[in-house]
Amino acid sequence: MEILHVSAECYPVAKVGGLADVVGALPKYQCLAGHMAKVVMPAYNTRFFHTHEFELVHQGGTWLGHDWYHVNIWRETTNVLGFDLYLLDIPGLLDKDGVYGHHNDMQRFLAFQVAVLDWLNEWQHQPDVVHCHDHHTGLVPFMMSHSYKYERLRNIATVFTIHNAQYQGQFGWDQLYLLPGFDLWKAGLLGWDGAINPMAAAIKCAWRFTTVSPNYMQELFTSANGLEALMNYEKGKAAGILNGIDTNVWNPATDPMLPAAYDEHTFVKGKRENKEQLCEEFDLDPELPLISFIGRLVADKGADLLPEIIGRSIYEQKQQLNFILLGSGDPHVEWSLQQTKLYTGKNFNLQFGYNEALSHRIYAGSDFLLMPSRVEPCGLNQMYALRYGTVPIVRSVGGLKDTVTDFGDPGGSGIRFIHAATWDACLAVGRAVQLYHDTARFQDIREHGMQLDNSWDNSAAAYLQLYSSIIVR
Ligand SMILES: Nc1ncnc2c1ncn2[C@@H]1O[C@H](COP(=O)(O)OP(=O)(O)O[C@H]2O[C@H](CO)[C@@H](O)[C@H](O)[C@H]2O)[C@@H](O)[C@H]1O
Repeated sequence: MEILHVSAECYPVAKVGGLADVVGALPKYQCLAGHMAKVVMPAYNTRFFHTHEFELVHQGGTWLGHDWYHVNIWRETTNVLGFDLYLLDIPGLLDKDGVYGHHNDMQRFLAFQVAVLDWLNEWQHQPDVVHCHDHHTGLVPFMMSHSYKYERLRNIATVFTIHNAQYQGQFGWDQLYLLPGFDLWKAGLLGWDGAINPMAAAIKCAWRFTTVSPNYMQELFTSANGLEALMNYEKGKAAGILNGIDTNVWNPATDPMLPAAYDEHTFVKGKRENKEQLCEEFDLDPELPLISFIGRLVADKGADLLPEIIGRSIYEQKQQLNFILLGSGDPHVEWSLQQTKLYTGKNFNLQFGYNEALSHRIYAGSDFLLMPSRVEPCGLNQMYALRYGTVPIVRSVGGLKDTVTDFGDPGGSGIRFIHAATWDACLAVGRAVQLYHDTARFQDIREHGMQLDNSWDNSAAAYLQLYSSIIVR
């Protein structure tokens, strides 16, 4: 089977969050299973683009409304990622620093999608499946089915994966003229709630759509940021497939970013060494239990609760507990965390910003990882934590419910709490501190977590099965 993944992010080329991790790993495992998976993404101005070898495989141009843009497509020549990577360059539009946050993001990602299809339209061999990820690529299934100029692409199966339904990419109907021509009576397929909504359009037009965990799919039928009715209407095309993690990248025994390597036989000593170095770096006492948070500082991740959870837990545990935080996002949350640091001095330290290497050191050096998410479509951090012998403390929501069982239950690997509220998170932190002091049990649970199989093998097979059920032979 030949699969073309279309995405705005892919690790290690450009990463903002978990979308990149998935698109950097799933195609690799599909190739290992004997299929041909490729990724096409925008050529941002990234280090990866400048430090790897590329050949120009396509030159052309694309119309976006009345504007004409040159398009170059570059293929990475060394297969360093384990699959064919294509970077689509639109000078002046896509070749910017940073993935999102530009004033013309809507035009940038629309031009990207149109240019991908113009290119695909010229392939002699067509792929069996075009797999689109999140709203930045959500108009692809509509255009493949209904734009006059992509008539050739009608029989290629389309799959759309919802990584996060909170972000839908809506824009006004006044921008409709930017899309390549189609029968106007079909315009309703693009819309939802008074606007063009790329995520809704993808749910309507893709041959199948998936979420990144089964439990999140169930949640979306009742709570989908306005798309609930549509989700229920299109239920027949839905599948929840749990993400995996790239166990080659995320392996404490071989991770080059760690000061000390370890595996499930040597984790007590190995984690101890990592913790000591991390605590030295963050000026914390390594004898105390260490709880960390890594992620985007936004309400969906429960980041606004963190200042109170951290302050109150340190008080309740009589300062016998440390926290480390790595992340960036909402300036109010950042400000409040800084205020928290002022009065929790020796028990809490933080670093704002994005730092991949530090995130690995934190997964390895922490005892627990806290995720008080309000919404969590899958969550990768808890699976990285488990793999690194760090016990996840998670709110029972979305994919966290599918991947973490409470240690009070048989086969438990973490700590779960129910409410996205400070008091409940603090109770969970209290249980974590107790567990930390029950050394034998703590070790058993960490060892068990490290042995869990969250690799991509099962999930990659589930996607392949889904493709097989729809492709036209
Ligand atoms: N400041 C920082 N420095 C370094 N690394 C950082 C960082 N902030 C975050 N990260 C890293 O970014 C990734 C975040 O993964 P999540 O699963 O939490 O992603 P996110 O919510 O972005 O993605 C969405 O898509 C993914 C993939 O489908 C779903 O798992 C998830 O639930 C959904 O919200 C992890 O690799 C984490 O280590």
